[in-house]
Amino acid sequence: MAKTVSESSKSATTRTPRMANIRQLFRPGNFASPDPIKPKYGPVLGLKLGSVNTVVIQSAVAASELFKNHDHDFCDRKCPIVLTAHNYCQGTLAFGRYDKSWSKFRRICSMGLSANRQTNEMARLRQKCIDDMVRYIQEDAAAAARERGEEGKVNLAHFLFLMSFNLVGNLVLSRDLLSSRSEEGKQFFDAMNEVMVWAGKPNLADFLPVLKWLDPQGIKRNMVRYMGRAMKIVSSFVNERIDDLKLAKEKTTKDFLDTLLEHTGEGKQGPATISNHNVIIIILEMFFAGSETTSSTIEWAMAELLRNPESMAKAKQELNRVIGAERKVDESDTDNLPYLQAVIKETLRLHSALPLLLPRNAMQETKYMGYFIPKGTQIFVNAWAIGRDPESWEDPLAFKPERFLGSNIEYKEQNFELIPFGSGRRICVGMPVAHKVVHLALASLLHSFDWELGNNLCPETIDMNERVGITARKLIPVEAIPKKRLCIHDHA
Ligand code: HEM
Repeated sequence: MAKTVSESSKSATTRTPRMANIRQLFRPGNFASPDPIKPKYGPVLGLKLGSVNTVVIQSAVAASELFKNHDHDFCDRKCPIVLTAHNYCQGTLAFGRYDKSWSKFRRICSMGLSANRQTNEMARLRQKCIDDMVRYIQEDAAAAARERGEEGKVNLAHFLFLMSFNLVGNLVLSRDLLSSRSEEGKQFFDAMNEVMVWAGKPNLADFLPVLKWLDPQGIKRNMVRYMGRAMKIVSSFVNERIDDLKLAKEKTTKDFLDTLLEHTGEGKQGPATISNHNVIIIILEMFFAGSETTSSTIEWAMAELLRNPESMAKAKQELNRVIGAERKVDESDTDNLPYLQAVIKETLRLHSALPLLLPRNAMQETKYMGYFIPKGTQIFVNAWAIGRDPESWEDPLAFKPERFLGSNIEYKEQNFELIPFGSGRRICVGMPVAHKVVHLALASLLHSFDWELGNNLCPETIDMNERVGITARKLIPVEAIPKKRLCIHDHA
């Protein structure tokens, strides 16, 4: 059972004397190792990363103080150097400064991802992408067994990523980028994969600006190359759509791209329309922000369930009880699956896709929890450590979905011990979509197949290490054998 923020605030206060003195740490020449994930330093940690003043928030109480009382002071962001490639920083929402343009893009994105499209149409797209994934898994397992004489093991991470990528493609561009045999779709996928790899590499130049022009690790050079490729392809999609709009081709539903192109301004709120460059950046960002975060969350959930057969059995029993063996899962079923919901919360508690959220930037000198925070300080909220903090969670490292049964802790509310999507003004704009996809995809994987680990593997041997990158993906992808459950109708 989770302790409440007010319960833990007492013990947090007793930890204050151990808190590092941020002002002292910020003395010139002070350089702390870039390893901020050490709860032993207390709820607020001050560091100097190269020349950059840095604060790491490490407890639910400190996060609550930040989001409730200082969200505005800390809601700015600094664009990392790698994202200056092709002027990405000029159109980004996720790394954009907190200004009028950001507010405008944020409103348009929330609209484009939810309200602007018929709810049924969005649900149909999610179902389609997940049904496709189940079918591909089935086909791949059968091919592995037939052609390679293997047990029919599949690389789940691969199929989850394809599904999430295709889902974003359908939501924003109405394109099935990967199931079609489109060469362009494949090229885009490959380029975006590289963009994510290079964006996730720690860049010395962000901490020592003197290195900015040298680009000693070649990070920006590579980003320019791959981002250029991805932008060229998205630009051709956008131009095609502009031509369609000019020809007034009939369309029954609007997608995210239509919302961007048809935006006609909001009075004093900046320019009337969104430039083509910005349209391309926003589209890229949806792939960037929405695909790997979603797929890696589902992969961690599967890894935890494979490692914890009792939890797997409980989740399957619930699916059998609520849905039965005669039909596949429908999105509306997920409201009636409390154990599945608890599995997902427990997964997000232990495996935040963005362990330090996205860094914020102090807009002005601020007094926070008795400390002086200089303007321009970067602020990390360590959702990973908060999710594992013994001050907030009993037996914090154990995977126990039961802790959420009968509890009212939600990641969509103001429960700062569970903040995998962040909170406040910069909370994940894709959370409503992600929430639905993660539940439906996990339920479908569990209900469509019985999963086995195969010869020579047992739950205890599943590797749970994380890979360093933009998201905390599993270092070794989950591989398992999907045994099709005979009585469930095919995912056509
Ligand atoms: C399980 C899946 C996901 C997780 C765990 C996740 C997590 C996050 C987190 C932690 C942040 C930073 C919040 C903060 O700094 O307070 C964020 C921001 C963002 N997310 Fe997500 N996200 C997910 C899926 C998505 C999806 C599906 C989309 C869009 C299609 C998306 C788009 C964005 C954008 C654009 C931002 C930047 C928001 C801003 O700065 O205003 N995310 N996400």
